[in-house]
Amino acid sequence: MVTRKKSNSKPLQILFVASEVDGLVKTGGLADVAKSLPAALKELGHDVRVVMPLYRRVPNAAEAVELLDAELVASTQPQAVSYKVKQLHNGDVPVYTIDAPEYFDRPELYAENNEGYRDNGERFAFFSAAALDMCEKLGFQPDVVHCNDWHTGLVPFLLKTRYADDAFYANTQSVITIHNAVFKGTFNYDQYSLIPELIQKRYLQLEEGAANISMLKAGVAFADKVNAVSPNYAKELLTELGSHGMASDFLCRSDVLYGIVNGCDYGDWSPETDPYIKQRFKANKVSLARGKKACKRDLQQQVNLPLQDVPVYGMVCRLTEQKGIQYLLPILRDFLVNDVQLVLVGSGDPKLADALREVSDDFADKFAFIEAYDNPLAHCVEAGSDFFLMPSQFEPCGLNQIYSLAYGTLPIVRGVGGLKDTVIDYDATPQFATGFVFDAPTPEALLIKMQRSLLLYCQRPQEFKRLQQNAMACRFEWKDAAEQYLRMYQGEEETVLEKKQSENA
Ligand SMILES: Nc1ncnc2c1ncn2[C@@H]1O[C@H](COP(=O)(O)OP(=O)(O)O[C@H]2O[C@H](CO)[C@@H](O)[C@H](O)[C@H]2O)[C@@H](O)[C@H]1O
Repeated sequence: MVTRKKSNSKPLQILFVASEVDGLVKTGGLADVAKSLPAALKELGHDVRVVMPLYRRVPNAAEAVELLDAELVASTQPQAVSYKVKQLHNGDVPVYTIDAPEYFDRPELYAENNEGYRDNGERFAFFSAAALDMCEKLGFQPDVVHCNDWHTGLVPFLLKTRYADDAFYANTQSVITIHNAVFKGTFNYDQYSLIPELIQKRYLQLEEGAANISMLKAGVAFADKVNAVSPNYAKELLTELGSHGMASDFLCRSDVLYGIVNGCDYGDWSPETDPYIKQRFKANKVSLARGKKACKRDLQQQVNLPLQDVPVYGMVCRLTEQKGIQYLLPILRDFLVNDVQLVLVGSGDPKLADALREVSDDFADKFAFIEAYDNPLAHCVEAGSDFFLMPSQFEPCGLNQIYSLAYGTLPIVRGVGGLKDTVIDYDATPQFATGFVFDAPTPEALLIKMQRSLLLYCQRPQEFKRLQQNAMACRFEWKDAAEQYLRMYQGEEETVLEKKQSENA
């Protein structure tokens, strides 16, 4: 058992640095966290401010209050880069937006037509440097700078180099949260002209090949603390198989590597209050049965499937290999032979979209593929489906399975990353089960679990309803996650290796 020092209760000043924030702009799960975690930390009495780029897609930008008109100076650049800091609010949390039109006034955040902007390295190197430059000029002295994924990986590096002897940051610690280590933010040296510290001295451990630097590696190597968005993903990051080629980077930091499961924003994702769904419902059996029935009909109507009383399987995701579409496609036609319907809402890789469209053309009365990013429809899929598919190749935490649990929609997931931490398998632990978990990364393993779920639905309806009750009783409160983050900031949380040791003791 590891003994920890007690926290002092002084409110912390926290700068939360993220490339997207739900409520302002979102492309994936990182944005959900960047909205909810700062709000939960603030609710616990801390002074939290978020900083993100001012993209063209940010609504209400015209209402933002200008706080600063500044210049970022780099000795290697002939000219300084001008930027403004404009303040918005996301709920109660102040959001500093970095307004630098040459970098961020574009139609999309990172990519157009599935192709990343060529200067993404320079854009986010600038963003990282500006986030720290801004604090000094605004006089906001953070105790914690909390970074997220590769876009912000240079922040910890700059704190340990450019700002190493700067009294302003003398008591500032940096944290980097890993939402997805498959994206390493690897760019050629020529994109780092704003960060001369990276060029004047060679950091071999940050290189990917002799010509490139990975911003994620910089974050992992230089942050005071590193955490993954679930304990199981943190453990996977220490292995060759689960670390996306970064095992040695994470092993080097295992003394400060933590795993904290994401929460669920029940203000947005609750069947009792959801404004997007046809009929709101509670966990009690009568309300659940009525609500599910109405929501299922509504979903069928919206996606053009026959209004039939059959089990509905839902899936909402970015179309990428990560989400396991490659396990679903080979068995989809076989599964659709059953009396079932499947709704998949997703956008991304055009090849995966073409393959899904082909199946939906052939099974138009059973499989609806909606190629879109559609938040209201995502809510209707959660509410109107009986089962939710997440057969991910890897999954740092996953949010949709947590949303599914809240709506009594049983998740069928692969036992990786946070999926393993959040779903209890029916076959392994029937009494406490909340869904289905399979291990092998194969279409067959997925098909077996989908067929198991179908049998449960058709042959043991009371048992199915019991599992729905188990699922809806699960709570993943952001308040609990925020308390864990605070313990991590304050050195009171167990690292992932210490936890493993305690469990084995
Ligand atoms: N087509 C679509 N239409 C509408 N909404 C859509 C959508 N596609 C995705 N979404 C929404 O985007 C979010 C996706 O969150 P996830 O956590 O499942 O995945 P993501 O891989 O983006 O996040 C990464 O970061 C998060 C946060 O830490 C980790 O949970 C995760 O494992 C990691 O891969 C959900 O809110 C979902 O509803």
